[in-house]
Amino acid sequence: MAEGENKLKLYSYWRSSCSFRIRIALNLKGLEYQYIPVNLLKGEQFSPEFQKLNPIGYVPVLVDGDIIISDSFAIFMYLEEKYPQHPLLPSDLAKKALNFQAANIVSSSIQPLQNLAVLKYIEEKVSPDEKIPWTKFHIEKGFEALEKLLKDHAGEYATGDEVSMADLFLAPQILAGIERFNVDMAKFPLLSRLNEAYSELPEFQNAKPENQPDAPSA
Ligand SMILES: N[C@@H](CCC(=O)N[C@@H](CS)C(=O)NCC(=O)O)C(=O)O
Repeated sequence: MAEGENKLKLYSYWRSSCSFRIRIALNLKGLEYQYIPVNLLKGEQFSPEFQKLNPIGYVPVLVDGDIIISDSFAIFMYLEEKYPQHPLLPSDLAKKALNFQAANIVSSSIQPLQNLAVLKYIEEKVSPDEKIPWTKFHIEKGFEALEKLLKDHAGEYATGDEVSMADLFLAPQILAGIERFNVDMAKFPLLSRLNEAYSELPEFQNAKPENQPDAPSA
């Protein structure tokens, strides 16, 4: 096998919060991977080659040998089982369920409402001025729920003193809220504190949008 052929491949876009989750997981687990950029603004997600990997045309996609997985939740679960080093799910069942719940608030109840396709639809069919208020409303609704959900469980990180799944989903969403959608984080003290904790971790920092090879300033 030629060098690099057995490396994991991650199809990603620098600004994609869903890809960011998986970049953090790969970094924490110490897994090297080949970064394959998919330019969402140029519509590369709609190319027949990419749609063969993920028929719905979203990043991230992970390729591990013959195995192709898309959807960050599924990729996360796959990585956790196949590469158990640095576990990212607590063994305690209630805490594990809390991680699933927090991750799903981000991945099912916030991010889909700010996805590129949705924003484009609002811009074209409703009004360009509605894009930010729409997104902000849904992010803040989700953040309010997350503050309530996590307040009695958080330690240094979202569900205790270890970094776990919930943190991998929260970090990119908080950053997007701050940097792209003008969310006023003063209303979310717990999430603000977590965001500071994430800024201390190199595995999170290296996974940030601006540190990706396809970032405009890279
Ligand atoms: N549930 C999927 C959602 C994936 C998703 O929405 N990806 C976005 C980037 S974060 C995307 O590829 N958008 C392209 C588009 O809207 O055309 C996941 O968690 O991976």
